[in-house]
Amino acid sequence: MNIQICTVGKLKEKYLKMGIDEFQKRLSPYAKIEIIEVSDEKAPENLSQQEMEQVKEKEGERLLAKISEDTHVIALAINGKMKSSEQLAEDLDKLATYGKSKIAFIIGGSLGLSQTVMKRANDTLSFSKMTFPHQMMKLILLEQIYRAFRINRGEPYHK
Ligand SMILES: C[S@@+](CC[C@H](N)C(=O)[O-])C[C@H]1O[C@@H](n2cnc3c(N)ncnc32)[C@H](O)[C@@H]1O
Repeated sequence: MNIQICTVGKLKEKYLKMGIDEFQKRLSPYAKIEIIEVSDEKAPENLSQQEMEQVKEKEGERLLAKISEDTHVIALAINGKMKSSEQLAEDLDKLATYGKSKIAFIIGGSLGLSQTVMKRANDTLSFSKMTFPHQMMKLILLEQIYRAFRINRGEPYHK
């Protein structure tokens, strides 16, 4: 399975980088993980609603340009679908069964994801009603993908 994690902005925090590297390494026997970082737009505090939408659209265009048409896209959104780890594991298993070998998870920038990205998404995923920083979301998502593979293989880890 080829999994893309598509994000906005460059990861700078060392502690997150270490965690992400660790889960990428742990995931290597199960899937090919590609972490994609597209450049972010400047988003000062005083932007109008229209300007904020433009920022999201520009970032969204860059994200979607990295994803092929035959990829199953899952958009991470606070108001997306909430699932248990077992449900995510089942989803990944079903996608593999139906021959969907390319999956992209998209994480928005500081303002979130554009309407265009949400329309392209085949599914959405929420990790709760709380707002997480997008760079931290990357680490949390990788851990859950790793957990999903362990669940599907019946391997110890998942408690
Ligand atoms: C800082 S958040 C953006 C907050 C923005 N106000 C919004 O409502 O989307 C950046 C990105 O992290 C992801 N994210 C943050 N919290 C999340 C959550 N609880 N569930 C799923 N994704 C989340 C989403 O992809 C979001 O676009």
